[in-house]
Amino acid sequence: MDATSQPAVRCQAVAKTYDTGDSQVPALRGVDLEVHPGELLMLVGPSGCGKTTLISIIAGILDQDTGSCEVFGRDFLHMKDKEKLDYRARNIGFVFQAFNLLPTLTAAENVSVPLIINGTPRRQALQKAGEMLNRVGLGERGRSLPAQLSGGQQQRVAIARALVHNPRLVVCDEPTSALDHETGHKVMALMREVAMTHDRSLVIVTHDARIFGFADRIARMDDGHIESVTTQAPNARREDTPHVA
Ligand SMILES: Nc1ncnc2c1ncn2[C@@H]1O[C@H](COP(=O)(O)OP(=O)(O)OP(=O)(O)O)[C@@H](O)[C@H]1O
Repeated sequence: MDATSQPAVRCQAVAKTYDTGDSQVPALRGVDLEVHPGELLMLVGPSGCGKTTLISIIAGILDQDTGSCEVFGRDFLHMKDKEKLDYRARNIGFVFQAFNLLPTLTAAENVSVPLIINGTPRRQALQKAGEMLNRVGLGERGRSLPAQLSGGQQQRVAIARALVHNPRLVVCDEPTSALDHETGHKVMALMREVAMTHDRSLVIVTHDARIFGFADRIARMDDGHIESVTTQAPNARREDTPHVA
């Protein structure tokens, strides 16, 4: 298989059980899923069905117990810590459900972190961070600390941070949960535009039916499995996507 036909993500029989000490909580019971280059896949399903666990494994934040999960042909399970950090920093942008902004850094400094990890000089990183904040409508708030921003603004900072280093794969946990309808649509349009050029891919966990129209495919999960994957017809897709300059 050549690089262009290789899936961005390929999960095969991925299983994960949490050990809480008193009990074993099965979260994933054998997940098979592929994400193609250039597609936006949404992952939906009831609370507790395993969505966050699955995307954490895809993003290399959590190890699966069994099965394989390859991102651009590589499984994090077989990498040493340093290699894993480098691979993740170069290839993946992640938006956490709880945003996970560093509280003592300004918005611009938070957004610059992936660039600095990848070796971009600080000044240049801050300039790019400022440009990305502009694109999510927060150009004026670069010097604010997270605590000085609303929940929706913090979420947009987290999205800017996930996109700033132009990763090949962007993985997002509920990226529009704190945003109003219009801002949510603008942010989704930006994510499509930024993350999907040159065969980039997005995986988005969401309960937000208002953004389903942005998906190429929707994978429905239940009880640790993928129940179904549906492809959205192009004419049903993004019909309410606002124009983004
Ligand atoms: N750190 C953990 N320790 C123990 N159990 C956990 C842990 N994280 C998740 N679980 C359990 O694993 C299962 C899957 O959780 P997960 O967070 O992946 O689901 P989810 O579909 O993302 O839920 P939600 O939509 O509510 O965010 C649930 O039963 C959850 O209680």
